[in-house]
Amino acid sequence: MHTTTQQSPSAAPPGTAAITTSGLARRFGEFDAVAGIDLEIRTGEIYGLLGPNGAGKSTTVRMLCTLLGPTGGSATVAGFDVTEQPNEVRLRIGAALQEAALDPKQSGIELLRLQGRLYGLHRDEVDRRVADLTQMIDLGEAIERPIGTYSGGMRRRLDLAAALVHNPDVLFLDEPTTGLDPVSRARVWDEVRTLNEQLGMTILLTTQYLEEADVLAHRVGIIDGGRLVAEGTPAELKRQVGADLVIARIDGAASDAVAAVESIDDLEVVDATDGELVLATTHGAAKVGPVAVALADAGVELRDLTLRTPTLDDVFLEMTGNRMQHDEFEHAHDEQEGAAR
Ligand SMILES: Nc1ncnc2c1ncn2[C@@H]1O[C@H](COP(=O)(O)OP(=O)(O)OP(=O)(O)O)[C@@H](O)[C@H]1O
Repeated sequence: MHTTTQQSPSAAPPGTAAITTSGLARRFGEFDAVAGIDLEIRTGEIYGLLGPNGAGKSTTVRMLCTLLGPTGGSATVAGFDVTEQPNEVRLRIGAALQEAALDPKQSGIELLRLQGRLYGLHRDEVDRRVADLTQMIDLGEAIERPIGTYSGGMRRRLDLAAALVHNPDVLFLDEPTTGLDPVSRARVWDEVRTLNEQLGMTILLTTQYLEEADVLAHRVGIIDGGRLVAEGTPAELKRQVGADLVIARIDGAASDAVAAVESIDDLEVVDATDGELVLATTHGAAKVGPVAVALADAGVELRDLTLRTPTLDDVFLEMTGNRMQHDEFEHAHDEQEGAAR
């Protein structure tokens, strides 16, 4: 995409923290939606806040965007305190949040122009930014049509462009691809990567999709029940779960198979039942061959041999005892909705 010469107001130098939180908390009535979160997100980083429905992701983002006051702890965004200096924060952030209310009668281009004027950009600056952004989101002539005619994916991309009109230092994306088809999702991912790589924009995105956090985020924070339960690069998090798993499906007694693989280094038998042997190792790819040879030498008939690396879902399971996908409907607190705004 094209960039403009517009400078953000006093951008933070690279390497400094773009977002910090210390014990950040939000209580609704008696319910702790966010129960003390510590974050340090570096300038230029894509940080993924991953968690199931109701984990506290949106509440965290709304506090960082100055839309909701914390009930505990503190936070800075682009070097300014969200409670003490909300106007300074707002000038430097862009946000595409879940509840984006787009006027269906307005055209895409009108929305972008209005957004530019709201941020006080000069008319020629607005025109330049809008031209760059419409090229980036590539809606074609639909950009002139009423938003009411847009698909979900088109609205989401327009919303992303609207968040970028004033060239923010820090971009917040709350579940940017929820409900999108795979093609639209991939387009949003490309746009997020481009913004980060070409403009060095810091991006905090929330997601319920393990794959999204895995492919997009430099670092991931796993959030559950309002708490950060794990944090690291996707690779680090997966390593925390431990080993690669080599799974051998066999015909015959497990005891023979266990005896056959016993002498192989760096291999731990996790589970052995008749028919299946589950082996843990730090370097799964290097063990597939030796396992196959050892089983064949011992006369154990091998039906298939698979290698599975841990996923972020395995990390979530290890940290919380639940699989993410199964948590979806367990966090309904609607009765408290609006109780203590
Ligand atoms: N205004 C409110 N009043 C009462 N409870 C609220 C309010 N806003 C959020 N909550 C509750 O706080 C918890 C965290 O909500 P939040 O929206 O931050 O979760 P989330 O991780 O973003 O989930 P989702 O993926 O559904 O957006 C939920 O249990 C939610 O019901």
